[in-house]
Amino acid sequence: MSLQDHPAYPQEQAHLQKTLSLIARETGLAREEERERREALEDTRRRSGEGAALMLHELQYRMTSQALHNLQLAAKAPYFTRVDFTQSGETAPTAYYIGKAGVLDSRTQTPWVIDWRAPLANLYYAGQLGQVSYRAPDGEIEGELSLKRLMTIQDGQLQTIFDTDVVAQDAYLQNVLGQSKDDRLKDIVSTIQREQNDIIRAPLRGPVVVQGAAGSGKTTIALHRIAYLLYVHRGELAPSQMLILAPSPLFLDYISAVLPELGVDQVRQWTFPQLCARLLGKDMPRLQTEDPLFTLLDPAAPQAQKQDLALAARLRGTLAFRDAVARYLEQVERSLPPKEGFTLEGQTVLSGEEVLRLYLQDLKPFPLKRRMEELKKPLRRRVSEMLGALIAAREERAAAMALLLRRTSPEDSPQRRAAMQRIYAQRDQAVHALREQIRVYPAAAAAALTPPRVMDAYIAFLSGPVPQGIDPQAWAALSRVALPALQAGRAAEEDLPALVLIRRYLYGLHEEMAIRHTVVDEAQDFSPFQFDLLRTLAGNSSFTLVGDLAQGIRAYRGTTAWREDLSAVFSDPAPAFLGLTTSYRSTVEIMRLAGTVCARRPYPGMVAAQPVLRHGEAPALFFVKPRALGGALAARIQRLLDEGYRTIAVIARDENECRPLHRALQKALGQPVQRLTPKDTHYAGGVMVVSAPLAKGLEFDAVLIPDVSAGRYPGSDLDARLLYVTMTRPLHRLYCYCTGELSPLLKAEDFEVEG
Ligand SMILES: Nc1ncnc2c1ncn2[C@@H]1O[C@H](COP(=O)(O)OP(=O)(O)OP(=O)(O)O)[C@@H](O)[C@H]1O
Repeated sequence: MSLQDHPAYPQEQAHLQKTLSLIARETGLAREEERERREALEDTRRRSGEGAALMLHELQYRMTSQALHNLQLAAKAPYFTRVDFTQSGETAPTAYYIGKAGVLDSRTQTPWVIDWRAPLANLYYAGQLGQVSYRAPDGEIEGELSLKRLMTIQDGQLQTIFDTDVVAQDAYLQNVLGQSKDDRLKDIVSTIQREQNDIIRAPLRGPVVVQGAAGSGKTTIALHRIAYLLYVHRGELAPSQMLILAPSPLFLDYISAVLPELGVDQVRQWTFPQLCARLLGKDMPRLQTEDPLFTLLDPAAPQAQKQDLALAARLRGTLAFRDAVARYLEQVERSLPPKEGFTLEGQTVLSGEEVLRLYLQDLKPFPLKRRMEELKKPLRRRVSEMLGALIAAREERAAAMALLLRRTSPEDSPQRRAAMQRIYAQRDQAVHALREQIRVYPAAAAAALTPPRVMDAYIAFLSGPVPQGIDPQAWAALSRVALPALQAGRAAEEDLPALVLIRRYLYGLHEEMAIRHTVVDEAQDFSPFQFDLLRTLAGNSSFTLVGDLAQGIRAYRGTTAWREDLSAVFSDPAPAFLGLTTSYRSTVEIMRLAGTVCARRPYPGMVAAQPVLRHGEAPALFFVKPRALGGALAARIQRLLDEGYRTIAVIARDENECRPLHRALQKALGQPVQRLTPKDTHYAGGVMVVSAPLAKGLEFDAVLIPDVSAGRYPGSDLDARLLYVTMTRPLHRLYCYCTGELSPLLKAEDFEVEG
């Protein structure tokens, strides 16, 4: 049915016009208010500079400019749905329009458009037509939902009207999913599904852990949850108190449009090393460029080296390792204060007992460097108390010498006067030297308490004996893997949690941050030690952790079982473990093949992903000669471009495979092709060559896997995880090429074989 043929078209068109005029009027008012707030803020800045008044004006200004921004967004697409709801006890339905941002009619103080995060919007997300209820601040509201009308509005123009029941809603979702992909992840407010809605609206307190299939919307949901939490706890939570951790700068760029689309700015978004760089300041080491994963992926790397790498990586992520580092730090702490205390000229300034009490008890909450600074205070006080007596002693000594001189040379003479002058000059010098000694004494004495440098402490720890509770074999592997690199000034990402812990204990963190909620994407790559560190830094357990064990290509260092690994870190409150099994990204045909690969190397407790019903071309397999690979890929890419697909990725197994492939492809295609590397910070879509570890989290219209031979994917767990990640990246098309014998993870009958 065309838009104009919909019986409600005139009514909805009129409502839209009314809404747009209202938004225009509210925008004018908001602009005026923003100007006033800005002037007030500038005025406060000029006059007082800082303090509570400034903070208040900053907050007010931020809120008004946010409101203005939301109205500007609303002017393009004020709402996406209308629901008609008759509350129990009422006779006629009320129509509610729901949009990405709420719009208030300021003259009547009534909501004109309901924000998608408001309780009432649950009617749309959770409710079928018929008897429904939603939870409002003052209790459960029941009633009848008689209409759910989806509307697409672009640049203020009504494009489609769609009255939905369950079937129609599925059709609408499929239509959205079937569209071609550009270079950014998008918001999904109009199609959030019930199981996703439950996660978005989970309470702020306590960790929420989501095991979600590839393409089930984990990243998207986590971002919507941030927007939801900021809305529900507005006035209490600021965007800058939210932290998102994601696997790479490229990925952060890829997701960067979602929050601003939802009207949210200024959320901290970093990779784990970027976070650590802020915490460690100048103690942030240079990171090894060689990712251990690449060695683990390299079929030519010696088995013993791989085993060492995996053992060393896993050990550094355990809570036992954290405990060993903590015990070592306590040992450093105990070794620093001098047992004999501090003395000056044979007199006690602070006794050994006093030093221990101050250092190990009273000052315990502070990092060691701060304790050293604090200890200077009693030292300064004591020595200045001692100063008078010490000066008096020097004066007495001078007086005694003068007396002796007078007695021994009773006659005044030039010699005696000179000798007397020397005595008093020496006295003055001694007093002066004493004053100087007293001045520098506290710093000089406390210097004995200087903590070791962060990296030195870590190296000393790793060079020590096997700590209690640590597997000696893993400890030996760690010495072999990490020590030479650290001594050469290079650390691995796996060393960072320990370094942060050490810096915190010895010096305090370079940057303290108040984090009220932390989101970790690709959480399966994080180790228990990393989670524990994040919890300790935030000082709370408000976390959203989303990940997929089937994509655990860093299982050698990360999480392998959500419940076991996370229950040891978060206990009060215990984590809520939730699941997302429906996959929205890829077609049924692609997900079926990816699922087959995954099942050939299942992980414990594996749950198969369920694709949303969207069909497409079956994935294809081509056997080609290595020499012909570049040409075959280029021809396929050209066809895909001609078909109108915009993001096409050739996903290789690792960086080593990417290099020659990229050259061959450019040559065959006769035009430049992007090569994404771990250093890239900008994601631009288009045609690209990328490694599977880097492509994790991203999605493309079409994916070409350059070589699914047994040589590339011999069939280990890691191979299966990697191939699964690769196969679950495309929305529409998947093409596999094989230059030799097929990987045992695949069988020819999984495909409709061509060529
Ligand atoms: N409810 C939904 N409505 C429309 N699109 C959706 C919905 N949920 C997810 N999607 C789409 O599915 C795709 C996958 O989402 P996303 O990248 O967030 O999934 P993921 O679980 O993080 O994936 P992966 O783990 O494979 O990286 C995106 O294109 C997203 O827009």
